[in-house]
Amino acid sequence: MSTTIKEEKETASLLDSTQVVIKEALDKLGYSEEVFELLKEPLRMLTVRIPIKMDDNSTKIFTGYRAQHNDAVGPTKGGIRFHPEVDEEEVKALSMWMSLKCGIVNLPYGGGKGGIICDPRQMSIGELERLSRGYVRAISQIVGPTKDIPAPDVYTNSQIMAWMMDEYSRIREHDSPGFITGKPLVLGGSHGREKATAQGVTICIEEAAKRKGIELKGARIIVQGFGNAGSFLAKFMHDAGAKVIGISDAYGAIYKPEGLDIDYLLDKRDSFGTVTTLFDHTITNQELLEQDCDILVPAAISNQITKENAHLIKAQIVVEAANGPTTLEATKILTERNVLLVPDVLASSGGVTVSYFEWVQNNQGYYWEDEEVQTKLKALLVNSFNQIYEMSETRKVDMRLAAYMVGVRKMAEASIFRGWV
Ligand SMILES: NC(=O)C1=CN([C@@H]2O[C@H](COP(=O)(O)OP(=O)(O)OC[C@H]3O[C@@H](n4cnc5c(N)ncnc54)[C@H](O)[C@@H]3O)[C@@H](O)[C@H]2O)C=CC1
Ligand SMILES: O=C(O)CCC(=O)C(=O)O
Repeated sequence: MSTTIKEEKETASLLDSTQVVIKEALDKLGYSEEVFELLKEPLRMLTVRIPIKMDDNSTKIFTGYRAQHNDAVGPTKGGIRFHPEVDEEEVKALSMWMSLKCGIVNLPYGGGKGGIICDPRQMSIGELERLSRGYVRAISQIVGPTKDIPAPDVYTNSQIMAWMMDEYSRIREHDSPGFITGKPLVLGGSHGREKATAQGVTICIEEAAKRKGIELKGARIIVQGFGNAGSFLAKFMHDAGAKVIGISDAYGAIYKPEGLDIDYLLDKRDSFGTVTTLFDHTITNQELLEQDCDILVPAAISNQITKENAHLIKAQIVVEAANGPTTLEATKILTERNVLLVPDVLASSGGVTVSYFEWVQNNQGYYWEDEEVQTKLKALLVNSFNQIYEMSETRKVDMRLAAYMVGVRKMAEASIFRGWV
């Protein structure tokens, strides 16, 4: 099957390449140019500067963003990233991918995303708390349980969600658990949210493996990134009888063809998903991606599989747990090589799905058992996978374009019904 994604300059920004695929999806579905004009950028983008008193008594000004792509379907929703490489264009693209994820799983949300340029690995707990609270104060006008609901992403976690929920509740002068998801269980978090992204990726791997005739038991898997998404995924794959032969973090990668001791690595990793620093013999992240394996899961950052290394990928299945790990050119190369690529907007949608369950529980004040969360998550994701796979087959497009076609429809329809276009 040939890909239909246009030739793109490899240097295109994440926003540019997202626009290319959204345009192509809308054209294939027969929507007008006006719909594309509406959806090609977030409706709202707030940039904030947050002064924080550091432990040495100096004041540092941090820059943060919150993008709200489209709220025709409902309030916007999406995580907050704390990372030195956060940038405005990427936050915009991330908010658009959130819209697509919510469309794919049929959640009553549009997409949002936030980020702060900072390196939490270099900050004390006190500095992190002050930064988390300062960010909420700075964006409080545009967020809320019926406006825009944040959640965790790279280098943010349930503790940070707890501080943010507490700050928002203080500002509004009432308890507001539905303001943010990914909270600790005792503050209205949901069973299953912490492992939800990896659970969703696991469901996609199971479905993709069936389509490729690969037995999961004994399959060789490489996972890039050992944080929330990557480490839970490695554990689930290991428990399912697959052989996890490589993992990585921001500092390097470890690779062992006989299989890694995942329980040991989980025990040793720190709260930022770092573990390779404990090993003498490491390879680079890029070298890891090129090692022989059956299934490759990028679960770290964007732009990892490019036209430079796509020819060197040995896996038959690539499942994108990370947001934006594969460029458009690389998508084309992998598809031409008959690699089954499960795109981020489908593969990583388990997180926002259970975040939605958390928000529903907060709104109801009635909490579900873990089993209920698991059953509902599985049903939604298997259905979404099948829908996208069938779209890809019947319309003869690659899985990314098929996912965009499924994901963009509800948002386009809702915008038209509202009379926006
Ligand atoms: N946490 C969630 O619920 C969701 C996360 N995602 C995506 O999954 C990916 C990973 O997110 P989390 O696991 O939540 O983050 P995390 O903060 O828990 O872990 C990040 C991992 O990536 C590694 N990393 C950071 N910078 C790197 C670099 N320059 N090169 C290689 N590795 C690097 C870190 O060492 C760590 O192992 C991101 O793309 C995120 O947007 C997608 C959907 C939901
Ligand atoms: O859980 C959420 O609401 C959003 C998760 C997220 O940021 C993502 O899927 O990229």
